[in-house]
Parts: sequence; structure tokens; C-alpha cells
Amino acid sequence: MSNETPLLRLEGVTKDFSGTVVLENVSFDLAAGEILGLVGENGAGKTTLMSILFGMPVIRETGGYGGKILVDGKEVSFSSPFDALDAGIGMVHQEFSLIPGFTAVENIMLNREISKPGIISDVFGPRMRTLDRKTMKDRAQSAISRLGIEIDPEMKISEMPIGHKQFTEIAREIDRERVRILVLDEPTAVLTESEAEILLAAVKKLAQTGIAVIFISHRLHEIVNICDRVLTLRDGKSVRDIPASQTTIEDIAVSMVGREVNTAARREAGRSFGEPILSVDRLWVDMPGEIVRNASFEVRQGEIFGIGGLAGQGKIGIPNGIMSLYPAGGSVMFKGKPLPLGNPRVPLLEGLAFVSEDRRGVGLLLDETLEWNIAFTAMQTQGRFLKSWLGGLFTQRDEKAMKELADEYIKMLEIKCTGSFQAAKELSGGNQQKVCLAKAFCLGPDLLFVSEPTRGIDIGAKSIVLDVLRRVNRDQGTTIVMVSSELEELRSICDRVAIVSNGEIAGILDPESSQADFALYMAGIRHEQSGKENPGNTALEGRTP
Ligand SMILES: Nc1ncnc2c1ncn2[C@@H]1O[C@H](COP(=O)(O)OP(=O)(O)OP(=O)(O)O)[C@@H](O)[C@H]1O
Repeated sequence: MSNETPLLRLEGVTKDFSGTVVLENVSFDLAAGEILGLVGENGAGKTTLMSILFGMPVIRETGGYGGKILVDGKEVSFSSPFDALDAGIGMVHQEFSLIPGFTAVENIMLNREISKPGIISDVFGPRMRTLDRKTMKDRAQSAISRLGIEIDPEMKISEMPIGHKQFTEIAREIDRERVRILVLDEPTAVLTESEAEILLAAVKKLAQTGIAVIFISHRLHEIVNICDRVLTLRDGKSVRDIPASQTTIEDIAVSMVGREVNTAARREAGRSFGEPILSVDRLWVDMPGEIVRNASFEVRQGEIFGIGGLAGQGKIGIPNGIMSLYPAGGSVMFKGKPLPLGNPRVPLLEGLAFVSEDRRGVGLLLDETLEWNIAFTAMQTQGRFLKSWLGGLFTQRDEKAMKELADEYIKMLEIKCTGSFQAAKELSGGNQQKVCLAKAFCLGPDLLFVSEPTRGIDIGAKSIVLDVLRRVNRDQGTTIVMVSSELEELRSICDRVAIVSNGEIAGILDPESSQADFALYMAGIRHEQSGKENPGNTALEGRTP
């Protein structure tokens, strides 16, 4: 720490949850205009540290914290996020906090609405002033423009693609006139590579205007690209704080986990597959922010089939439509039989399972224990974990079996928790993601859709998750369809990769195909147009509308 008074100083911050220490003596300084990268494994304590800084109620409700926070050299103690906002600290959380039925303008200007006088307010006083929608729109538009992106300010949040929601959240924070410190907790986790690049450029621009940024990300290349300094947390302790220019991605990964990390997991060679288990023909799905209008493809029994593509082009809509979470149509054949669309129970009963990209929205029962979360769907759809008495007159939950199963998955996926009784909401984001996977594995499906399975997962945990997916595929014969924005991840595990563009399958490629081929399909240029071979495609190749 230098002798100059920093904009922000944390001194010996400590936190425990019911006696379990999750932060121990964490200290750092942050100067105006500086970007500090905060890295650490899932559960290392990053979000908790930022919750303390932002005065989140959960910290007070769980006994407060130890140590000091100083802004401009003066000790502060925030009892709510409003105090933090008053002190010029803005935070964009891992999960969205936008109001879905409101437009981007209404969300950006929430609680800072601008009103104008009129005849009625002249008579009845300032309480009767009306909203000055034009000025509000201009201000929201200017915050959006500062980020260097285009979003329709009048679009409702519920109708936006996920990337635009993220930009709206950030625009809301930078619209605050007094924001001096901005905390971004995994802001690019939901973005595509190109959107992430725009966001990174915007963050750099903000820092140049003097805003200090704390940037949390598991995408380590982003950390080395935009941060001035990198602070590593490991098991709640700050283990390293160095200039970004003096470190590399590999070096950061080692500092996070304290050992070498093997990220080069490759798929196995010489795999063989059965008949098509899933045939999708002219699928359309009505999901906000996604276009699926004419998707046709086949997945073979035992295969790991990847679906990639840019944000909003339809890759996420496909599993959401087949699982009947959104209105969908077209023809879906599963295990040789038509799969009716429209009732979300049907695919589960037929042997399909889905790990959604939206882990908080549809993935987890946040107030319930891990045991309950993991076993719940299997209990509901397969009647498992229930004991019957008197010929079925009474049924009771089989707590012992639920616990055994949860313990098995906690071990297999290395879920960081205090035990199977812990509530899901108390887990770090990455560990919640692992619980969603456990819940789907527990159904023992014939075909498992996983959408963005490694989102928000640290570099070490990523290889665990991919490894477990491979194991489930190999040992249990589960066919897997994996949707991901990370092309490299799809190429490292999938047998074939379909690229979706404009709601259709632009092409299906062998994972070894060149980066250029993938890029062509992502740009919506089909193989007939590009004149390229399409080695991975099967009977449905080239089926055009
Ligand atoms: N409300 C809570 N009650 C009990 N334990 C909690 C609570 N919130 C967080 N924890 C625990 O604190 C530890 C740190 O979690 P935190 O969310 O800060 O990790 P993180 O570094 O942000 O991880 P990720 O990268 O997965 O988001 C974890 O072990 C988590 O289970």
C-alpha cells in the first residue's frame, strides 16, 4: 500500500457465516481510474467481499464483518446499498436486478425519474409534476452510448436478449452522477465474445474518465487485457496483489488454485454412436431475445452434440423449446416417437433432462437445502426418494437416500459447501451451477441438454464439470446436447458441433474443423454459399427452408 490516500482502502476485512470463516484479513487499495481484477476459485470469497463493500443486507443479517473500509481516507460503514450509492459506489451483481416489465429507460432511471412542471402541478404543487419522458430517454440513451453499444431504450427488459440486459444494468450504474467506484461481478459471463469485447472497451473508457473499477471475472484473458492490477483470493485470503503487466493467465490460474491447472482436456478419439435418438425438424420457438424458426438436426445415441452460435441467434432457444419451457412448434422425434410440445412435464417423463442457463430463474429452489434441490425433480417425475407404508396409503420422504445421493454428487462435482443441509442460496454462484448439474444427473436421463454448463465456473472447476459430463456420457450412456457460447469448450468435448445462425442450423462441423469454418457459419454463411465441405453433417445437411 502506498502513502498517498487512495480512493478506496480495505484493511484487514474478515467475515464468517455462522463460524465458518470465508474472508480472513483481506486488504487492498484502489486509486481513481484504476481497474483492479479480483480473481479466485468458486467460493473463494469474491462476492462476499464485494457485498461487504456495497452494504448488502445479508452481511448485517449474518453478524456483520471485521476490519475497515476507508473512502478518501475516512472510515465508512454502510448499513445498506443506499449508503454505498451515496458514497459513489455502484455495483453490477452476478444476477440481474432489473424489472422485467419495465423498459430500458425506466430501469436505468429507476428512483432517479425526472419530472417536469405542468398546469396541474402549478396549482396543486410539485407532487403533481409529470415524468419528463423525453429527458429521461435522452439521459438513458447517453448512458447506453457511453458503453458504445446499441440498445432500443424503449424495449421491455423481458423482451431483451440476455446480453442487452447486462448492458442495461451497467448503463444504470454509470448514469448515477456521483459514481466513482464501480464493481462489476462477472459482467461478461452472459455475453458472447464480441459483446464481451465491447464491454471491456467500455470499462476501459470509464476508467479513463477517473472511475475506479473492481472487475471480477473467471475469463482470465479479460483480466490480463484490461486490468491494471490483479488481486487473487484463495480460501478467503488475499494471496497475491500484483500489476497485471507482471503476470500471465497461467500464472493467475496457479495463484488461484495453488497448483498447476490442466485446461487442455480433449475429447476421446474413435468413438462410435447408435441410431438417431433425437430428430428435430423445422423447430420454431417463441422465446424473448432468441430466434428459432427453422432448426433441423439429428443427434445420435451416445453422442455429445454441441450447439454454438452468437447471442440471440437461437442456440439457447432450441433446448428451451424442446423442453416446452417456451411456446414451440415443428416436429421433434425422441427415441423413435413424436415428442409433444407444450407441457414441460412430458419431456421429463420421456427421459429428457435440462440444465438451464438460467440457474436462479428455473434451476434452483434457493431457500431449500442441497439434498432437496438435487432430489426434487426425480421425486416429482419419477416418484423416487419416497417410502410407502400400508400398501401405499402413506408416503414419506426417504431422507437417508436423499442425503446419500447429495453427498455422492457433492464429492463427484467437488461442490464447496458446509454439507448437504446447506441452503442453495448460501452457495457461491459457481457452486450453485454444479448443484443444477447434479439435479439433472440424478434423473438418469437418456438425453441431457446442458445450456452454458460452465458459465461462472472457475478455471479449475471447468475441467471437473466437463470431465463429469464425459463420464456420465461414457459410463451411463447418456446422450448429451451441450449449448455454449464458448466455442473452444464445445470443441474440446463434443463429437460434432452445430452452429446456429438466424434461428437455423447454419452447419454442423467436426470439432477439428478450422476456426475460419466456425466463423463462417457463425456469420450465417451456409456451406452451400461458402462452397466448403461440411464433414460433420449428416442426412439433414443443407436442408433449407
Ligand atoms: N449467505 C450465506 N450464508 C452462508 N454461507 C455463505 C453465504 N454467502 C456465501 N457463503 C459462503 O461464502 C463462501 C464464499 O462465497 P462467495 O459467493 O463470496 O464466493 P465467490 O468467490 O464469489 O465464488 P463464485 O466465483 O462461485 O461466485 C462460500 O463458501 C459460500 O458458500
